Amino acid sequence: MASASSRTVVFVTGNAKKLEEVVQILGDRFPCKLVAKKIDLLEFQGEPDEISIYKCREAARQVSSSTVCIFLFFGGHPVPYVKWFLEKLKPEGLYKLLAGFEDKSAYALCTFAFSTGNPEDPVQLFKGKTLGRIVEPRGPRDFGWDPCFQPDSFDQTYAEMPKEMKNSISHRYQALKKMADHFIQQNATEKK
Ligand SMILES: O=P(O)(O)OP(=O)(O)OP(=O)(O)OC[C@H]1O[C@@H](n2cnc3c(O)ncnc32)[C@H](O)[C@@H]1O
Ligand SMILES: [Mg+2]
Repeated sequence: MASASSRTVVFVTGNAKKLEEVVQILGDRFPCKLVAKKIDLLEFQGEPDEISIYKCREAARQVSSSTVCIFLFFGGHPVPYVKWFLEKLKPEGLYKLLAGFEDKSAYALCTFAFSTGNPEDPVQLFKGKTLGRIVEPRGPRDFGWDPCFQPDSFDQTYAEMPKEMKNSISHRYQALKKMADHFIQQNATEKK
């Protein structure tokens, strides 16, 4: 098997904003070559871990290479369809959906699912979670539900924050840190 530093990992996403954040967060910290690829994978119902593993296996089958897929779940329950809710309802609609609920607490969850490309190997999951609440949308509209997610202990929504601030506390940052640490450690072990 190639050493981690010479390995190419395919990052499966069709979302340019996710990719932008991943590149900003990782900087030169990630010891593998990351190549982005857009694959339209069907959405499955289930718990976040199940969905991540299933979609990662499917993506790995299609690209037949080491694969990282990321998926995001939103709110107290996994919402694999949040993308379509957002397209139809916009951030305002997402906020209004919760109008009848006093409790507006939510969390943003990012899961990176990694497959070595060998169907016999288990899919590894690296997860990051940021607690917060759903607020009336504030800030720029260029990335999904950022305008209506306000992380706990902050008075700005993700959208209002400078990008570096979101990238230093976000669900994506926390998941990526775990994934990068894993590969760095693996690299160090292989070098011994
Ligand atoms: O190809 P993939 O990676 O699946 O990209 P996608 O755009 O389809 O993304 P998801 O399936 O994860 O759908 C989640 C929705 O949440 C949005 N989203 C994901 N990460 C976000 C973040 O950090 N802040 C705001 N919105 C986000 C994204 O734009 C989608 O509308
Ligand atoms: Mg998607």
